[in-house]
Amino acid sequence: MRTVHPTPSEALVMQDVTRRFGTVNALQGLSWSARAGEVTCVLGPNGAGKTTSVEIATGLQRPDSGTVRVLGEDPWRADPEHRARVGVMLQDGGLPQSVRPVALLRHLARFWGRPADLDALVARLGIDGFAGTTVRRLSGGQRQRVALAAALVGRPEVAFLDEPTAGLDPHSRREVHAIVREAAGAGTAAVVTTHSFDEAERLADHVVVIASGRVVADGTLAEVAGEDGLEQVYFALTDGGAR
Ligand SMILES: Nc1ncnc2c1ncn2[C@@H]1O[C@H](COP(=O)(O)OP(=O)(O)OP(=O)(O)O)[C@@H](O)[C@H]1O
Repeated sequence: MRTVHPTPSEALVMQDVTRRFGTVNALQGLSWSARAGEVTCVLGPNGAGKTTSVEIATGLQRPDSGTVRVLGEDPWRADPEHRARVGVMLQDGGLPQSVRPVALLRHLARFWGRPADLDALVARLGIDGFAGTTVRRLSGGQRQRVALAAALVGRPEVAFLDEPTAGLDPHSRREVHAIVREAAGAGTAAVVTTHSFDEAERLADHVVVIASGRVVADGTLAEVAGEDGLEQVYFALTDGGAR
């Protein structure tokens, strides 16, 4: 196996990663990286392997082969100290159902030495508007905002945000974009999966396009979008990809 030496700014490095589920080759030699202080937007058709990549990068799944380093460590073997440096927002949320959102976030904030300003985060994401409602009874978009706050409350060095704005109303979406950009401005490597070209164009310093478990484009937004624009390039690269 090749040795991987991430540069200091490379918060995530995946090299030649494969993952198979039965007969499905979800990842087929996937290689990409994400740097500190940047928003990396990961695009790709349904089933391309985005969530599988994020789950591998956060230590929830083990790759069949290849190398993964997050903040220089193998996430599958990482200790709690490493995990505290990484924020994760998964598509299913994974939030406890019977608690109220602000109580949950206060509880989570206590795990970190230097948490974000929780009151400000709660206000910006409009969570104070449904503070008295248990997670179980929240709308999908409300739950998503709580999951985003949970991912960022510890001011992580790397944040994996799996479709953080899917289904959000325009105001919430705009606020989420501002919060993600600020996190990157403060040095976080923000990895955002999305199906929105508009979102990638607003947010991304760096764009990775995955199709059928492989990277088909990787570069700055300007490099990937070129003169044709991100949407056109995306369709040209992914037509016939997994859905
Ligand atoms: N636990 C699993 N068991 C079987 N197949 C799986 C499992 N997890 C993922 N897959 C398959 O692996 C492939 C990649 O799935 P993945 O969820 O990573 O795609 P994605 O790019 O995140 O898609 P979406 O845009 O729909 O979220 C798909 O074909 C999916 O059906």
